[in-house]
Amino acid sequence: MTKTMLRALRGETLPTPPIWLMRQAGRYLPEYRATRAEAGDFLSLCYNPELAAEVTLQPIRRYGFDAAILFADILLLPQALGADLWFETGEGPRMSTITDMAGVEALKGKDEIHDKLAPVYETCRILARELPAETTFIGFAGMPWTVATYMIAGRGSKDQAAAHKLKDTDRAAFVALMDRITDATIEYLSKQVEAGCEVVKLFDSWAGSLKGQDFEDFAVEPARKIIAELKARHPGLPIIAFPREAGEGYIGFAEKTGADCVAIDNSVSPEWAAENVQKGKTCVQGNLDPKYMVTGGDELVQATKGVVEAFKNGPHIFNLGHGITPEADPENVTLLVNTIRGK
Ligand SMILES: Cc1c2[nH]c(c1CCC(=O)O)Cc1[nH]c(c(CCC(=O)O)c1C)Cc1[nH]c(c(CCC(=O)O)c1C)Cc1[nH]c(c(C)c1CCC(=O)O)C2
Repeated sequence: MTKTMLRALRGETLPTPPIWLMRQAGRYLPEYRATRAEAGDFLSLCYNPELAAEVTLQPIRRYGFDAAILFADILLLPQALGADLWFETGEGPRMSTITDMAGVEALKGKDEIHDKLAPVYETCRILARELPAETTFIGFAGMPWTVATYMIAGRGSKDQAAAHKLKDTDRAAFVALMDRITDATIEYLSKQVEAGCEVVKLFDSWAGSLKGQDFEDFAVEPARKIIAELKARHPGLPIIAFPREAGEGYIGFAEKTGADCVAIDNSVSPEWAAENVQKGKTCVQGNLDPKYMVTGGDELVQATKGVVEAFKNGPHIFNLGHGITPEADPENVTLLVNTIRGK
């Protein structure tokens, strides 16, 4: 029996959609908090293959999700390229900043990243062995624009102003940085696949701030390049792209990039996405608002049924529109899974 998640990715419309959630291994789970404490901190957890595999497995044991996502972070790749990375408690990631061509040229080459990332590949190998036979194993990376926004600003920001400024004032340095990240991402994901990942997901969390031609050049084109090269190296590899908050940019994104599935955020309605993106044939993933994982109750049940109903006439993987938050109640995730599976 082929895994349900892989069937949806190949374009099958299933009576019950496969389910997994972004950030399904995370702070809302007491067992995650315990393992993170054992590791010491978040980055130590990412680089500890046994414990990273353990937290990947925790939500699978608890909820029986159809897919597991490698426990790591999109910022490990820039760290392997030479950036300093740390996490400020209660605030988020901090990095050294890249402001000009000299900064780009000081980065390591795409073939020099693997020593630092070796523990991540080891996590993949452990999971490929230990995951249940019916669970699909997803690897991932950040997309170049999103990764570049952190490398340029040294932190997350609402409007990605620093990255837009470099793009608009020092085009050569910006493009060189995008190219470096693109090339390294291909090598990184390729190694994840060699180590046992069956699907890869490309996170472009800040794609929504790229408008017009910028969206084509810096969201669509890098996705197309990464997907083409990965598929050339690993024929048949299913790929999920997540150009978050792309809005109208979701239309035709799968066709333009070669992605097998487009993940949809919750700023668009499932009905709109079904009509304009899924169109009865393109696999889509999403898009319940993560707030329901905090609030629960009948509203959660009704909204979940609404998402399943909207996407029922084409290939669909159930997910949230963005990551589950630390405030989510684990019981609400049980309610979500039971609602979808009709229990
Ligand atoms: C932008 C981005 C990052 N990381 C990621 C993105 C893209 C997706 C998105 O838009 O959320 C992707 C990511 N981060 C993490 C995963 C693991 C797999 C999963 O469960 O989805 C994945 C796929 C673990 C994590 N990455 C992070 C945590 C929380 C760290 C902790 O345990 O304290 C986890 C579980 C930390 C992180 N990492 C990042 C930020 C901004 C933060 C801080 C915000 C926060 O604290 O939630 C960068």
